[in-house]
Amino acid sequence: MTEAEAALAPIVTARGLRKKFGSKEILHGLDFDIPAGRIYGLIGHNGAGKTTTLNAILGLTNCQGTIRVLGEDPFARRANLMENVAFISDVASLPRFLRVRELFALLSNIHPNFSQDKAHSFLEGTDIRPEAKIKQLSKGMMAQLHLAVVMAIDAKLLVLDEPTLGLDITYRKRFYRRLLEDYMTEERTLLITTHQVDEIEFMLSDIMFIRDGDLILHMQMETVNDKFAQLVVGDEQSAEAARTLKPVYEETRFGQTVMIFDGADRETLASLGKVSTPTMSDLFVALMQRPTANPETAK
Ligand SMILES: Nc1ncnc2c1ncn2[C@@H]1O[C@H](COP(=O)(O)OP(=O)(O)OP(=O)(O)O)[C@@H](O)[C@H]1O
Repeated sequence: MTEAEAALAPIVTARGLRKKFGSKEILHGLDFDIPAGRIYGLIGHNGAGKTTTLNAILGLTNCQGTIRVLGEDPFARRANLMENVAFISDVASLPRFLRVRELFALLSNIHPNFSQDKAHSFLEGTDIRPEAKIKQLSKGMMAQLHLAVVMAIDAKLLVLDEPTLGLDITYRKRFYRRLLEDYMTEERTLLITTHQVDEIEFMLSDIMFIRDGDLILHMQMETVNDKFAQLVVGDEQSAEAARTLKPVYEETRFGQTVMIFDGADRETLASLGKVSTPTMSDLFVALMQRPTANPETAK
């Protein structure tokens, strides 16, 4: 592959990705590409297969089918790939017996792309002092430290598995803002899993919904806005008329009927009630009930 081809190649490619634990199949043949420079949200219920998918990308688990990260097989070439891939998991732990400064020194010895200077600069504006012992940091400070560590790695792909689990809303917001402002560039790609999709949708460029080991939606956020619409109607007559347009989901909220449509004409909907783009969590709830959201476009 030439350098120009490599620049255009997807960062992650999966074809027919399957994972079995014993006789139980957890991933049922996922096909997707993650291009460079994008911010991907991988969303699914507990046990849907998010962490298993990330583990396959990180080379932590061996799967059937094909998976390539930066053109390489992550399971076979894990050590090599980790120079260009950084990772925060919900269970990842930092060595508690070290001071922050010692952690940075250690990392600069073991990771070729880690910059101590950058890590220190990311701590500015936080309450974390370089002399602090890691075991004495609060959960929120620990998450900030973790973020400082990964942002100080010059990686092409950053994978975050529930990075803000257990943090309060202020920390969570600060965490994502920091990530977006200080880390993202066109050369970097971000893959995030979370249950709190509403908190990250502002920064996503693409979304993948996974349900019971199948990708049921894989789309750019702009396409989501074009394709899906939410309609709120206040009277039963309009609701009846709207039902003929085949909503994919319907519920009653505070006495009003809320429906979600896939591919319906917005002008027609607007004649029946208030139309908007559904939030990602509303869309998630709606699509989790259907067989598949877009089998033909889920790549
Ligand atoms: N090592 C393992 N051995 C057996 N089963 C496993 C193993 N790891 C995961 N599983 C099963 O695979 C399924 C998917 O798990 P996974 O951790 O990928 O889900 P998840 O979408 O990340 O869930 P959560 O949101 O709860 O973290 C679950 O049913 C889980 O019990």
